[in-house]
Amino acid sequence: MAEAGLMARGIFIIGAGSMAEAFIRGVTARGAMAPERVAVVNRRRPERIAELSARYGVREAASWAEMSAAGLVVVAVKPGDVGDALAQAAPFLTGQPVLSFAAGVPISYMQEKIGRRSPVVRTMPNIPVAVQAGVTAVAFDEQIRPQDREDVLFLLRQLGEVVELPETRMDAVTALCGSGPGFLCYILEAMEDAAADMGFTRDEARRLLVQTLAGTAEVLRAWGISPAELRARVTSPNGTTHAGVTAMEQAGLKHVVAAALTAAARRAEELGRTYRG
Ligand SMILES: NC(=O)C1=CN([C@@H]2O[C@H](COP(=O)(O)OP(=O)(O)OC[C@H]3O[C@@H](n4cnc5c(N)ncnc54)[C@H](OP(=O)(O)O)[C@@H]3O)[C@@H](O)[C@H]2O)C=CC1
Ligand SMILES: O=C(O)[C@@H]1CCC=N1
Repeated sequence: MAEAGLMARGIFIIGAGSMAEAFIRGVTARGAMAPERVAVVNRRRPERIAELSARYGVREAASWAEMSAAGLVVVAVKPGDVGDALAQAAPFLTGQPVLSFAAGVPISYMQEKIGRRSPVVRTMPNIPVAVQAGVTAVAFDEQIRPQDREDVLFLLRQLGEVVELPETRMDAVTALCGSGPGFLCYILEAMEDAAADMGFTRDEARRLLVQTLAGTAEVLRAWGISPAELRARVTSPNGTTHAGVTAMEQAGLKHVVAAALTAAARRAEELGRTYRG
C-alpha cells in the first residue's frame, strides 16, 4: 500500500504566534486542511494554544514525538529561535518537508540543524497572509518530492498569492514584499499627516486613504495595466495629479524609494549572514 501523502498525514506546527495563527486560519478557512489534523507545540505560553484551539479547532500536540507521523512540519518561530527549535525537532523527523517562515534563515543552516533528515522549504510571507490576501515567496530545496511540493504550494495558496523563486532571490523579495506593506504604510502615514494639515480628522483621512489604496490595487489587477499606465489615466494635462507628481519628482521620490528597497535587501542579506557561520 502506498504511504499516505502530506495532506492525509496532517501538519505539526512549532510555535503558536502570529504567523502560526495566520497559517492555521488560511489552511482551515476553506477546508483545505481539517483542523483536527493540525497539532501545535509552543515554548512558554500554553494559553496561546488554548486560543488557537478555541478559534480554529486545532489541537495541542501530545508530545514532540507526534511530529514523526505528520506530513508537514511548520517552523513558526522567530529567526533567532529556529536553530533551537530544529535541533529539538531533528530526532522526530521522518523525511517529511520542514517549512520555515523565518526571515533571513538559509536552507543550508536549517539542513545542518536537522542533520539533513528532511527537505526544507524556506518561505517569506507578508502580513496580508493574516487575511488570506498575502504574497508568499517560496524556495524549495532540491530534495523535495514532487507531490509534497504540490501539496505545500496548495496549502500556501490558501494564504494568498504564491511565487516560487530560487533561494538567491529571497533577500530581494523580503525587501519588496515582506517589508513592502511597511513601506506602503509609511507613504500612507505621510498622506494621513498631510490630510490632517488640510483639516481632515484622522478617521476621515484613514477611511479615504485605505479605500483609495485598496481601490487602486483592485483596478490594477482588474485592468491588468501597469502603475505607470494607471497614473497616466488619472493625470489630466496640467491638472492636479500632474502638479503633485511634479512635486514628487522634484523631491526625488523615486530615488528615495530605490534607496529604501536597496537598504532593506542589504539588511536582509546581513541578517542572513548571521546564520552562515
Ligand atoms: N509577523 C510577520 O509579519 C512576519 C513574520 N515572519 C516570520 O515568521 C516567524 C514567526 O514570527 P511571528 O509569528 O511574528 O512570531 P511570534 O513571536 O508571534 O511567535 C513565535 C512563537 O514561537 C514560539 N517558540 C519560540 N521558540 C520555540 C521553540 N523552541 N519551540 C516551540 N515554540 C517556540 C514562541 O513561544 P513563546 O512566546 O511561548 O516563547 C511564540 O509563540 C518569524 O521567523 C518571522 O521572521 C515572516 C514574515 C512576516
Ligand atoms: O522587518 C523585518 O525584518 C521582517 C522581515 C519582513 C517583514 N518583517
